[in-house]
Amino acid sequence: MVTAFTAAETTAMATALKAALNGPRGANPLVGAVIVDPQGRELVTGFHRGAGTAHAEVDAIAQAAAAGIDLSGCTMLVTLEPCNHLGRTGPCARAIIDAGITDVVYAVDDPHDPAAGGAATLRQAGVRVRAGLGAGEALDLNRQWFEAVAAKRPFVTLHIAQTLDSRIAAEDGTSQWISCPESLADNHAVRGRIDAILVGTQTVLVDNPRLTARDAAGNPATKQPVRAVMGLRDIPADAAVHGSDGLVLHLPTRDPREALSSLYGSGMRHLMVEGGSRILSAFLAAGLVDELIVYLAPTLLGSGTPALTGLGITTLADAQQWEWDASDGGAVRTLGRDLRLHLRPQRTVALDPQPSRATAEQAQGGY
Ligand SMILES: NC(=O)C1=CN([C@@H]2O[C@H](COP(=O)(O)OP(=O)(O)OC[C@H]3O[C@@H](n4cnc5c(N)ncnc54)[C@H](OP(=O)(O)O)[C@@H]3O)[C@@H](O)[C@H]2O)C=CC1
Ligand SMILES: Nc1c(N[C@@H]2O[C@H](COP(=O)(O)O)[C@@H](O)[C@H]2O)[nH]c(=O)[nH]c1=O
Repeated sequence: MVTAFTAAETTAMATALKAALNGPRGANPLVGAVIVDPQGRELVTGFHRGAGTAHAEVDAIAQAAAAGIDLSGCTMLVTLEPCNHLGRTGPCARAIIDAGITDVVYAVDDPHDPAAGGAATLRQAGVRVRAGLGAGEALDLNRQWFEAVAAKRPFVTLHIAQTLDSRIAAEDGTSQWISCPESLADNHAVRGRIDAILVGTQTVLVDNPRLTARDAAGNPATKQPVRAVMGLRDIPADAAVHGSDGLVLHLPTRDPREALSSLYGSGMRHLMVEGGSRILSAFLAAGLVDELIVYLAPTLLGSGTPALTGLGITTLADAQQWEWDASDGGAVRTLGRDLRLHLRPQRTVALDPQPSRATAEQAQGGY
């Protein structure tokens, strides 16, 4: 049988797909990259650590440079088409050309308009480019991200900090704090890498939250999310959420799609929905959650605000199914006395194993 990819390339792509899982989900997809020498030996493995950090290709090339490895004549295997845009980190296509890499094998096209076109740039520079190896796995790896990009809406992470019996607040409305300090620190780390955080009007009225990203000593992080409040009622003038930096948005709607569209229009690409229970339920019922982070405290309340108020499900056959997400530190982590559960929606539709961009050149080889 004739195949367009060598056994070593297939193995290296599997390494790249595994490495991609080290990164966090969000505005950018998970990407892994492996460079092999002409004999097919894996030299370096890179991955992307989230928006604003080096892309996987640049990470791998930088590691090789630091180790004094000459990449002339080497092949790069990467789970997504190398980008072509300047962005915040410089175009990967240019870095690959400059490193002297002569072959690139990537899994799927980059559907993101500003980034797409790296394959054409590489070919123009004389690099041999093949696509499609590991395409099914690469699409599956980032299927929620592809969906969010296609729908032109932010990637949505949902946060629930709950007791063992799924309560997010006690009967009197108190909820600070259900989570242990380690979970709160993790939550603030997520706040520090998203574009926007969203709560319902009621949470603003009950908790008067600040919704900023802070370290354990309370100092603000360098990057702060936009603070969005969703609901028809006005935000009280003295609410802490206003802050003093102008990074607050009132979304006068009860429709999650409208809220997302408005946030997308304001440039937001990664949203964390923090609560309370009616807001969490509205996003889940609408099927608009890409990632679920649950901080589970070993605490019982027996009464109080349930994490969810209803998803419109009346029979088990209609239950929402979720799967454990191994990315970003794993599906289940112990944080202090809590557990951090990490999930994503179960796949419901078959994935197209072909590179997706209509304008893509014919893959040279591959399928
Ligand atoms: N442990 C945790 O992780 C968290 C706990 N909490 C706790 O949750 C509690 C608040 O939860 P909850 O009472 O459910 O309030 P929410 O914070 O979910 O806010 C509900 C309000 O949001 C507005 N709203 C916007 N869209 C919708 C929609 N689709 N469906 C329903 N309402 C919508 C409505 O206000 P309007 O009339 O203005 O339209 C509604 O009254 C508090 O006790 C807080 O402490 C909150 C966040 C996190
Ligand atoms: N109670 C609770 C959370 N609650 C969330 O944190 C908000 C308060 O934010 P801030 O004012 O910035 O500290 C609150 O309104 C709600 O959205 N989060 C958690 O990780 N664990 C918890 O136990």
